[in-house]
Amino acid sequence: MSASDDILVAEKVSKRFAGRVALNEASLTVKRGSITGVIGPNGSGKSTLFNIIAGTLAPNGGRVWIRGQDVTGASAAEICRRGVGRTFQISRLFAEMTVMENLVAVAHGVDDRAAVKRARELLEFLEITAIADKWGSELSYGQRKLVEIARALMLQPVIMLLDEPFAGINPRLQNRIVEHLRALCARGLTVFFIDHEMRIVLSECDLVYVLAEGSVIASGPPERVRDDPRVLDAYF
Ligand SMILES: Nc1ncnc2c1ncn2[C@@H]1O[C@H](COP(=O)(O)OP(=O)(O)OP(=O)(O)O)[C@@H](O)[C@H]1O
Repeated sequence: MSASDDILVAEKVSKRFAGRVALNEASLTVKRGSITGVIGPNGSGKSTLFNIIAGTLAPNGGRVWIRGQDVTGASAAEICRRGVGRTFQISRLFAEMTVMENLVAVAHGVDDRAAVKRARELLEFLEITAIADKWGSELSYGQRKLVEIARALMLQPVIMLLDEPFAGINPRLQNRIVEHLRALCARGLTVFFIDHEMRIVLSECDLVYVLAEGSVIASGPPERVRDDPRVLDAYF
C-alpha cells in the first residue's frame, strides 16, 4: 500500500489537561477501506484522541492529516467538511424528533427531498426502516446506535469515527453492525472505532492500536496485539 492509502495519520499527538498528560506523542495511521480499532483501559486517552481528530479539541503538540491534508487544530465543522463523520459514546439524537427527522436535520444545505431519499436508503441499508417514524425518545439503546450510524452517514463521510459503537448491545446486534460496517467498507468507507468490546476488536479489525496512559503501546493485526505482553500488562 502507498502513502495515499493513508486516509488518516496522527503524528506524535499530545494533549494535557491542567498539566495532566492525557495523550503523549500518540502516532497512528488508518488505511483507506480498513476497519481499524483503538482499545485501551479507562482513561488511556481514546476519547481525547478522537476529539482531537474530529476537531473538538486542539492538541498541545503533534499533527493530524486527513487524506494528505494537514488539519491540525481545524474546527469540527471543517473536519466534517473534509469527510470525517462521527458517532458519540452517549447518544446525541434529538428526543423530540422522529428518526427520519433526526437524519434529515443533519443534512444542512441539501435539498429536503434529496435528504429524505438518502435517509430512506440508509434506513433500508441498516434494516431499520420500521422505526423511521418513532420518536428519538422511544428508541431502544441498540436502535439508537444504529440511528447514530445512519445519521453520521447522511453527510457521506469517507471515514467514520465511532466511539464505542458496540458497548451495551447484544452480540446479535453487534454482529449485525459489524456486517453493515464491512459492507460500507466494501463501498469505500473507512471505519475507525474505539471500543472496550474485545471480542469485536480482536475478531473484526484489520489493525488495532492499544493506548495506555496516553501512549500507543502496541499496534498490529489483532492476533499479534492479543498476545502482546505489554497489552496484557496494561489490562490486567
Ligand atoms: N476535558 C477534560 N478535562 C480534564 N481532564 C480530562 C478531560 N478529558 C479527559 N481528561 C482526562 O484525560 C485522560 C484521558 O481521558 P479519555 O477520556 O481520553 O480516556 P478514554 O480512554 O477515552 O477513557 P474511557 O475508556 O473511560 O472513555 C483521563 O485521565 C481523563 O480524566
